[in-house]
Amino acid sequence: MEENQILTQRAVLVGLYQGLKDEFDIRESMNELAELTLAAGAEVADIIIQNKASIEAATFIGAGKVEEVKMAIQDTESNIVIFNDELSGAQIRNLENLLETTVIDRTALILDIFAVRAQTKIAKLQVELAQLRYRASRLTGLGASLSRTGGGIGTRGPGEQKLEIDRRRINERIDEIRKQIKESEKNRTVQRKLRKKMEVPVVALVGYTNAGKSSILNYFINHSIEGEPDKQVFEKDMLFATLDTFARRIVLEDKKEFILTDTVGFVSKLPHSIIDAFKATLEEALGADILLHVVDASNDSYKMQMEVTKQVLNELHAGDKEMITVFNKMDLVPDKVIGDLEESVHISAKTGENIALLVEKIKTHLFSHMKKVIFVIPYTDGKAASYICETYKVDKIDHLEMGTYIETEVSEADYNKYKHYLKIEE
Ligand SMILES: Nc1nc2c(ncn2[C@@H]2O[C@H](COP(=O)(O)OP(=O)(O)OP(=O)(O)O)[C@@H](O)[C@H]2O)c(=O)[nH]1
Ligand SMILES: [Mg+2]
Repeated sequence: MEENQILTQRAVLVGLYQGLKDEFDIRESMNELAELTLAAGAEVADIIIQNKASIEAATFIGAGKVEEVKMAIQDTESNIVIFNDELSGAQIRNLENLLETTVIDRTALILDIFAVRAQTKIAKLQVELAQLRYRASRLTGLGASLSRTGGGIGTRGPGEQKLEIDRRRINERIDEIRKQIKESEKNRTVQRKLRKKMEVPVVALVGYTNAGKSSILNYFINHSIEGEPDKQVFEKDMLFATLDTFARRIVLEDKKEFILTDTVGFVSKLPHSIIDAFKATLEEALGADILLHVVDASNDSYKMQMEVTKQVLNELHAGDKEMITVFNKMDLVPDKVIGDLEESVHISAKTGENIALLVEKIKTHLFSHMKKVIFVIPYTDGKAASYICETYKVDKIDHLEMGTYIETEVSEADYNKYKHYLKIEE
C-alpha cells in the first residue's frame, strides 16, 4: 500500500526569483529541485517559476500564481506541491488550504531523502534530530501536515514517534537524541585519539553530492596493498547516496598509510537543521590533516557546486584547511581545460586517470615533513624510546650496548626534539 502511494506521488515544483539577474540561477536551482524530487521517489509533473520582487507574507507566491499552481495540479493530477524555498508553518497551512493538497518545501524534501537513506544508528538519530527541529519551528502552522500519515514525501522518518507530538514532547525527544548522539561521539573520540597516537594521518573527501567521493574511496580501497576490498562503500548515481562518514585504512605501495574518510555530500540550500545535526560527524571528518574537495567536472553547474561546498565548509569552520581540489569525472569532459587552480588535479575515478598524480600530491602534503632517522637512545631515557616506538612505524629495532637502536621516520618536531640521539655516522 505504502509503496504504491510513494510511487504514484506526482509533484508540481514552485520556485520564485527576484529580478532578471537570477534567471539562470533559478533554472539551475529548479533542475536540482527536480533531481531531489526524483531522489525522494516522486515524479515531476510541472515546474512553475515566478519572478517577483517581494515575497507574499501569507502565501509566499502571489495570488495569481497560486491559481496557476492550482490549475497545474488539476491538469497533471498531482498530489504534492514542492516549494524551492523554506516556507513558514503559516505559509504551508495557507497554501494547503488554497491548493487542497500537500505542500512541502525544499528543506522538508531534503530531510525526507535523508530519512530514507540513513542506515547507521547515528545517521538515523541525526536525521530525526533535524526533522524534529524543522517541525518544532513550524508547529503553529503545521496542523494539517503533522497529522498526515500514510507514507510519501513529508511523512517519512526514522522513528515512529514523528507525528502528532506537541512541542514539549518534541523537545524531550530532542534532548534524548542529543544525549544518544553524544554517547556515540564519546566512542568516536576514543577511536580518534587512538589514530592520532598512531600518527596515521587522515584525509577527508568532501564535496557536492554525486561528485564521486565514494567512488574515489572505493578506488583507493581496491588499490590499497593491505586491501580490504570487501569494505567497499556504497556509490550510486543518485543524490545523497552517502549519509554516514566512513573511514578506511589505505596502504600505499611504499607502505605509507593514511585513513581516508567519506562524508555526506552537500547541496545548495542545505538546511541548517541538517548541517547542525550532522555537525558532530562532519567536524570529526573535517579534523583531517587534509581535505580532498571532489568536484564533478562534467556537471554544468560545477562552479556553483564548488561555491556551495566552500560555504558549507566555512560554516563548519573548515574553510581554511589545507585542501586539494580534485576535478573528477574527467572521462566525461571532452576538452580538458577546466578550473586550473594551483592545488588541483584532474582525475577519473572510473578510468583511474591521474590518480597516481593525486597520490603524489597527497603524499607531499602528508609525508614531506617526515625525516628518515636512525636513533640510538640510551637506556636512561626509556621514555623517549617507548614514545618513538608507540608513535611511529619502526623499520628496525635492536638493543645495543649503548642503547636502543631505532630506524624510523619521524615528524620534524620530533626530529628536533630527539636529534641529540641521532646515530653518529662513522
Ligand atoms: N563517468 C564517471 N562517472 C563517475 C566517476 N566517478 C564517479 N562516477 C559516478 O558518479 C555517480 C556518483 O558517484 P558517488 O561516488 O556515489 O558520488 P558521491 O560524491 O559519493 O555522492 P553522495 O554520496 O551522494 O554525496 C556514480 O554513478 C559513479 O559511478 C568518474 O570519474 N567518471
Ligand atoms: Mg557517496
